Amino acid sequence: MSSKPESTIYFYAQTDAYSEFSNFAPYGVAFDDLWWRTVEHYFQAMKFHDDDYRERIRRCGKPKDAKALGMTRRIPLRADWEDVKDEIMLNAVRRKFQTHAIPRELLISTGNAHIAENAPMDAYWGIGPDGAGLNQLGKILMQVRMELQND
Ligand SMILES: Nc1nc(O)c(N)c(N[C@@H]2O[C@H](COP(=O)(O)O)[C@@H](O)[C@H]2O)n1
Repeated sequence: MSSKPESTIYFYAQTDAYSEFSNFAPYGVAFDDLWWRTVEHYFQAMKFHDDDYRERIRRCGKPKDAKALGMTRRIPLRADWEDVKDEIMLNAVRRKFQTHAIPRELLISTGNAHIAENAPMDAYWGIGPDGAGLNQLGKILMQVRMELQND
């Protein structure tokens, strides 16, 4: 049985504490022999089946550019995106923490604290404008933390 969290850790901007937990943090991931500069690059590219467009996202410089490219609907979003996006995010976040010791040790050091993405505009991955969002990214981070703690 897990104990009640003692506190909440908020993260979001690269200038704030715990920025290592953001998908925008400079910790790359490898999938299928390809290197992605950040989790954000990989996640945004997976929205599309178009290989050229995926590669354009993979090669773009900054995670905010990857996110902007991922927002386009000029290239069709894959039809199953809503069904697969949580698992894609989990796999990418898990890979990031398996790959990089600095964010991994920081995540493990949070013990059983609640983790929340303090994203003001995002009530799905973050807690949104009123703090009541789904916080799916925070939940994934807590799941990955539990896996690492049990390793
Ligand atoms: N705009 C922005 N800036 C940041 O610094 C962020 N961490 C985020 N949040 C991330 O956006 C991704 C979700 O993108 P979609 O809305 O599903 O296209 C996800 O990685 C959030 O963590 N956004």
